Amino acid sequence: MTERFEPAHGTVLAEVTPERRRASIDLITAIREVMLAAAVTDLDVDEMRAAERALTEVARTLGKRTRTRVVRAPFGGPAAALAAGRGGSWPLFAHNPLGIPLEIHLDGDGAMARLTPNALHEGPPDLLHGGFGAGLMDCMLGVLMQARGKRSVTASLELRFLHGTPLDRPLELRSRIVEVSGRKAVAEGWIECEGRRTLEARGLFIEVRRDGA
Ligand SMILES: CC(C)(COP(=O)(O)OP(=O)(O)OC[C@H]1O[C@@H](n2cnc3c(N)ncnc32)[C@H](O)[C@@H]1OP(=O)(O)O)[C@@H](O)C(=O)NCCC(=O)NCCSC(=O)Cc1ccccc1
Repeated sequence: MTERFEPAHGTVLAEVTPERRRASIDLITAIREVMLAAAVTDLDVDEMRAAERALTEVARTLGKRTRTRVVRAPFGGPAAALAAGRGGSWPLFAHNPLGIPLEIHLDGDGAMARLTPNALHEGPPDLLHGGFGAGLMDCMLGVLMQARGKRSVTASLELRFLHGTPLDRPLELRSRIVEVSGRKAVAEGWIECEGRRTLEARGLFIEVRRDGA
């Protein structure tokens, strides 16, 4: 089966009013706060039960009218942000609480983002989960590819976990394109904590064929 990467369902950001966008971003930010607080709360059982009832009610209210998909950013968004010269800044997962939100700064050849992971991102004790690290790298490399204005997808992603990546400390995430050949492009990325690289990634991206052949 050939993947078309053309959305069949859902709404793109451009179809949503600025007021709704702002409200959605604020709601998702509040939900992330709830996720963290719920994961680390040390309240008594009665208080946790009361919070659970309140949250179930919130879910019922929000679920009264729903979309089929999370409001999605256009594929060409990062390229447009770079071209518009707004410091080439592109937000990821502003409308999806499951994603780790990143503000990715693009300069054409490379990308950079900062993140302080918290208790929700734990894998081994006190360290970033390897799968979250892989996801962050896929984002850093993938958005860089989008910024080229090409509809490319990850074909392979190789990771080297050099050291554990600590929680609660500021991280710098970086990526850059190292090779382009026809429909194929290779990008590298890494995570740094206080000047030390903890994780390196190398990804192959393939520009998807538009004819569906
Ligand atoms: C499109 C493609 C990757 C390739 O299919 P086709 O177009 O039919 O490929 P075709 O056979 O024409 O080969 C062309 C050339 O490429 C080579 N090559 C191909 N594959 C591989 C390989 N695995 N490994 C190594 N090489 C490979 C192949 O040998 C050939 O080389 P050649 O020219 O002979 O030297 C397809 O497998 C697919 O759709 N996979 C699913 C992708 C997907 O779902 N990704 C995850 C979601 S995206 C994401 O997360 C990113 C993101 C994050 C955040 C934000 C934004 C973005």
